[in-house]
Amino acid sequence: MTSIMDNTPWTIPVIDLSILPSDFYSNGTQENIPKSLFTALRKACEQVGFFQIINHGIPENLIENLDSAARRFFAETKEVKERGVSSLLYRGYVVGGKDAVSPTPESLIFSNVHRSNSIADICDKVWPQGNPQFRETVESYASKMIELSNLVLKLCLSCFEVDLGRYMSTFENKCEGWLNMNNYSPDGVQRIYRAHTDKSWITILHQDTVGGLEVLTPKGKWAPVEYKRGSLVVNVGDIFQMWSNRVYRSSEHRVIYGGQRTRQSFAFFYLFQLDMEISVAKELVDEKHPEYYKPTLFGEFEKHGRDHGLASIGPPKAFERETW
Ligand SMILES: O=C(O)CCC(=O)C(=O)O
Ligand SMILES: [Fe+2]
Repeated sequence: MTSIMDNTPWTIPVIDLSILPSDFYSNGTQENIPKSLFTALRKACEQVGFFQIINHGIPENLIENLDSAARRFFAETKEVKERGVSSLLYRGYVVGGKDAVSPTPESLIFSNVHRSNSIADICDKVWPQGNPQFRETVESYASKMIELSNLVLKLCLSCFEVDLGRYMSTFENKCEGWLNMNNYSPDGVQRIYRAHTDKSWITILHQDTVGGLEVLTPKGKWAPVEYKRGSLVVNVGDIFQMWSNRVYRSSEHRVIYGGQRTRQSFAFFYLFQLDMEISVAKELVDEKHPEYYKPTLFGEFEKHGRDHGLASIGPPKAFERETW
């Protein structure tokens, strides 16, 4: 049986994907899906921009293998890890510093995972002698994440009366995925890492049993996104907030960490290629709901983020229409 729990507003809703007919992705059939699923999903995306998914089809042993691979990488010497440093910002091995200005302390970032050799390139730099097991595990997780992102996006779009086919073909052809493997190691100090919103359509996050992720609720309270076995956390990012004309909410979130055990998380950001335009869905604009954002190239949006140290919370003011 399916559970769609939509309890109090600050319990992050759990959406059971086993409820979807097997052909949901290929032909978007919605008839056999209880309306309550779309109601719970839309409410989650509108109010807090976070939900959890279960029965998502990512094999448990793949997550375990990725977890072990990441632990082995982060346990390597500084010298080995630093072979993965990139001249490009927010790619490869990145150390966020201990001043908590970064959203994460230590990360290995694979950009554009499905259209380039970014995974193989980083692996070859870190392990010139090769590490096929690590590479294959990351590649396999990334390719499953692309499929899952498309499915979840389709589901989130199905809450609106929009041309699903048109939007989905854009996602399939014009999105790219970034995989950040994040590591939090104990050093005796409790830190609150930088609160931020994600620049994605959606982000799919796996956090381990340590927990520590928090989301800012519309009432201005930090609420924990608790670890739930077998689940993945999905959050709405800035692009989705813009496309939906602010119906969906890209929420501020952060991690509090100061435990005894190492914490790991895997964040998969599904976002646009640089030459794609983010524009408000025409179907969501009318007299009562005028277009809130200017059409914006994702490249400009990304550059704005880089120039401002990724400091903006939500889409920056620069991309709002002057009339607002
Ligand atoms: O480590 C986490 O749980 C969250 C990381 C995060 O929010 C991010 O990488 O954008
Ligand atoms: Fe984030």
